[in-house]
Amino acid sequence: MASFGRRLHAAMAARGQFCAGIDPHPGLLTAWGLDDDAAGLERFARTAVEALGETVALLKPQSAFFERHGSRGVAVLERVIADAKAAGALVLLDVKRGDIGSTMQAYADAYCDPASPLCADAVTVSPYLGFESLRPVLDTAAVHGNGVFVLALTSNPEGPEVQHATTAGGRTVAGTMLAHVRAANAAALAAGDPLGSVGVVVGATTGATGEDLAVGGPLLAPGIGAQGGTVEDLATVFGAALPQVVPAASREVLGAGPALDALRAAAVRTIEDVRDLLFRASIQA
Ligand SMILES: O=C(O)c1cc(=O)[nH]c(=O)n1[C@@H]1O[C@H](COP(=O)(O)O)[C@@H](O)[C@H]1O
Repeated sequence: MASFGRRLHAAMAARGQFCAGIDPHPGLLTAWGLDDDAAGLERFARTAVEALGETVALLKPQSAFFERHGSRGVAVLERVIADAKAAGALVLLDVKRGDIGSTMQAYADAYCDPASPLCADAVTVSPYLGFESLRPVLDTAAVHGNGVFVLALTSNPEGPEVQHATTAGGRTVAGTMLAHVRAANAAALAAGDPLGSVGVVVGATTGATGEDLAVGGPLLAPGIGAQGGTVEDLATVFGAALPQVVPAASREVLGAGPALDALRAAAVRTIEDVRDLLFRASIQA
């Protein structure tokens, strides 16, 4: 199987730079006329996949909203992963796991090994137990051609108290994580991959970061829409790194449902806005 970086690079070229989140909030289930139970969840999630799976490069189910329905919710998540892949989207499972290395191996088995029904194309992880604690996930993902997205500068207002802190080496904590990811992608880039398979998360809401965002891998930028970030903000946050950015929105798109056309149109609008921004940025460069 081609590396995740290669597959995402091709998907971004074919479908545009956008990740649609599948976050079945209870309020959205109600707005769609569904019950807040496993049956409502299944209807919601399968509608989102049907509307978006053939359109967007990346679909990102948020595990928490499936887990809150117990084992039936997790079964729906397994189905969503399989259906989204079958529709031709790459799937980023948003679980933000982070633990000691020996436990991370179990998470790696769950999310990065195709033998598991919860294995997506990529998974989000938190490096705040130390970057090397992620090693089992990084290695297992690499063996199977999967990707990993490492939190660096998150979109929430509480992130800076940890991520902007300065380490003994003089870098910020986030800058340290970005440097680790850059190193993790070096071999793949040297071998000719157009994009590394280890990405980072940098919120669209962060403003100019002051960090070197050229990590060789994709830059997931959540926070568009409901959290106040805009496509235009991406130019300030990412500058020259814009071609590697995958902006992400969940409620902004899902709020247009449940009609399939309306959901698809909401995603296409953002894809076009991002394409337009990239075009303007390339002219200015
Ligand atoms: O890793 C993420 O996707 C993520 C990182 C981050 O810094 N901020 C952030 O909002 N997210 C996720 O992105 C989604 C944002 O949802 P909306 O605010 O509805 O677009 C949620 O599933 C969050 O958990």
